[in-house]
Order: sequence, then structure tokens, then C-alpha cells
Amino acid sequence: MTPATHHSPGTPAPPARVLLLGFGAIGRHVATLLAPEREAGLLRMCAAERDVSAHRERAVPGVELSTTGTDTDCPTWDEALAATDLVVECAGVEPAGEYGPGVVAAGIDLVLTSVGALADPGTARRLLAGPGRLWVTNGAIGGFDVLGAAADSGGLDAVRIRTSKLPTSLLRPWMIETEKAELRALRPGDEPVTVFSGGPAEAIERFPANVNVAVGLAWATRGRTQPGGDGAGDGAGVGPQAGGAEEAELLQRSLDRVRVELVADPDAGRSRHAILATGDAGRFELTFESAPSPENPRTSGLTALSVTRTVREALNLT
Ligand SMILES: NC(=O)C1=CN([C@@H]2O[C@H](COP(=O)(O)OP(=O)(O)OC[C@H]3O[C@@H](n4cnc5c(N)ncnc54)[C@H](OP(=O)(O)O)[C@@H]3O)[C@@H](O)[C@H]2O)C=CC1
Ligand SMILES: O=C([O-])CC(=O)C(=O)O
Repeated sequence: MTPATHHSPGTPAPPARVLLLGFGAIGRHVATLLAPEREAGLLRMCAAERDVSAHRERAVPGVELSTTGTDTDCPTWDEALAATDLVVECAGVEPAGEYGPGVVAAGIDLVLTSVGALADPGTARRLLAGPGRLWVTNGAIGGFDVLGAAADSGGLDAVRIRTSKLPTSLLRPWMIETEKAELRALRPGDEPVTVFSGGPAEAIERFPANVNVAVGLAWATRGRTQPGGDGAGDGAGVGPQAGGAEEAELLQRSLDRVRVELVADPDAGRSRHAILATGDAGRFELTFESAPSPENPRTSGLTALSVTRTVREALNLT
């Protein structure tokens, strides 16, 4: 839905109503970046958290709060959703899978930040089933115009991503104590340690907050649904008109092709994503080291910038 264009000629467009699912590092940064649109009356924003009381003191001006939890002094998720034109998920892979399908099924467009949710075939099918459109953000990486073009022509055989992060940002509850101790003991100058090597689906299951980029890369290089179709593109929204089931199938094949390496690097001042894609179309090497998020130094700041761009595109605010 593009509310900015749905109004009578001659009357000002009503503000687009945006609901953030999750108001952490990315959600807050996105809300701050969209302050000019709020102040210009183009947008109204609400943010859903599961524990609103923990967020009241860190309010962002002009952003109302609602809850997916049990707070009783603010609108519930369902109430907030009923008054929304666009949902922007920035909560995590699990909440994306829990709430996202209901958003698109209600005919509301969804911007997906936790792109890793697409690694689960059932969730991917439901997120792509419409009638709401799914907008898959580029997140912490990019260059998808080049990689998408190469993939569209069937010109890629191998797609790899090597993500390097500070060791302590890769600690996970399922790790055994010796693994955790090894990561904690790494000091600047030590050799990096590979903590995962394999496919994006397994990677996102083990590291849901670190390798959304790998699933995003698989999405970007899934190729085309049909000759003359317009399903693939640089962050393009998709929906039933673009063939949701076919998109989901292409994505599964692409997930099987992408290889992921996740590295704990004690010298990784910035998160680093190195992509190598090769095939008949050529050899493409792209590296991303974005400035850290102002809210969370373990997350690339580029993600919130990409999400903001996707929101502007989805609402025709560009
Ligand atoms: N595509 C990409 O390139 C990238 C994607 N990401 C994705 O973005 C997600 C968010 O990142 P970031 O902002 O740094 O993480 P944060 O932990 O800072 O923020 C997530 C917020 O979502 C809230 N939340 C979690 N579950 C729910 C729920 N069920 N209902 C409402 N709110 C909920 C959390 O609340 P609480 O405080 O209660 O836990 C928290 O406030 C990551 O988990 C990752 O999946 C991240 C980086 C790059
Ligand atoms: O922020 C980053 O560098 C990437 C990230 O965590 C993810 O893809 O989940």
C-alpha cells in the first residue's frame, strides 16, 4: 500500500502510518532518521515493544508506543496494526516469523530487516504470499544491482560471504563453555577463529543476530521468476503479483548455493562482510565495513540506513 498516493487530487495526502516491530538499536535509529518526514507531516510512527515500561524513559519524540506484550496502558499489537499502512520489522528472526505473515495476510506491506526469517521455507512462503507486499531490505550489505543482474542471467555459479565480527558479539547461549571461553580469550593480534562454515539456513539458526546478510545475499541472487517478470531487483517489494510461491522456490535454491563463513576476529574494529560471486557473468568481489550503529557498536550502522531507504521507497517518499 502506498498511502502517500491514495488521496483525492487537490487535498494534502494524509500521513502514512508506520508501525515499527521492535524498538532497539535499528528501530530507534530508523525513527531518528525519519524525523524530517514526521515533522513535515508525511509520517506518523508507532513502535511496538514486548515490554513497553522498559522503553518509556528512552522515548523518541513523535513516536508512540504499543505492545506485543501485556502492558495495559498502550495500544495492543492488533489495535496498532489496524491503524497501520506499513510495518517495519526490526525485532529479530523469531518475532519476524511470528508476526510478519499476519501482517502481509492482512494486506499490509512489510519491511523485513531480519531477512534471516526467509531461510525457513514455510515462513518464506507465507511472507511472500501477499496480499501485502514484502520489502526485503539490503541491510548491512549491498551491490545487489550488480549481483542481481548477474544472477538474473544465470551467470553465477558460486556465491560466498565471509562475515567477521568481534568475538564477544558471537557468543551464543547454546555454545559449550570451552567455545565461549575461547572467544572471550581472543585478544587483538590473535589469529581469527572461524565459528561457522556452511549454508545460510543453518548459519541463521545458530547466529540469528549476525548472519541476516547471508540470507539477504541469497535473496538478492535468487534470479528471475519468469522471462519478462519484474520480481527480482534491488530491494524490490514483492507480492502475489510477482509470484510469491515461485519466489520462495527460487530463494530455496539460492540458499543452497550461498556459502557462509562466520569469523571471530579480535581485530575487527568494524563488522566486515566480504562477498565473492563467480560464474559466466564474471568475478565480483565486494567488501563492506560500515560505521557501527550509534545505538549498538556490534551492529553495522548501515542496516538502519538501508531500512530507512526501503521505508521511503515503500511509501513513495523518495
Ligand atoms: N539485514 C541485516 O543486514 C541485519 C539485520 N538485523 C536484524 O535486525 C534485528 C534487530 O537488530 P537490533 O535493533 O540491533 O537489535 P536490538 O536487540 O537492539 O533490538 C531488537 C528490539 O526488538 C524487541 N523485540 C524482540 N522481540 C519482540 C517482540 N516479540 N515484540 C516486540 N518487540 C520485540 C527487543 O525487545 P527486548 O529488549 O524486550 O528484547 C528489542 O528492543 C536483529 O535481531 C537482526 O535479526 C541486524 C543487523 C543487520
Ligand atoms: O550488522 C551486521 O553487520 C550484520 C548482521 O548483524 C546480520 O546480518 O545479522
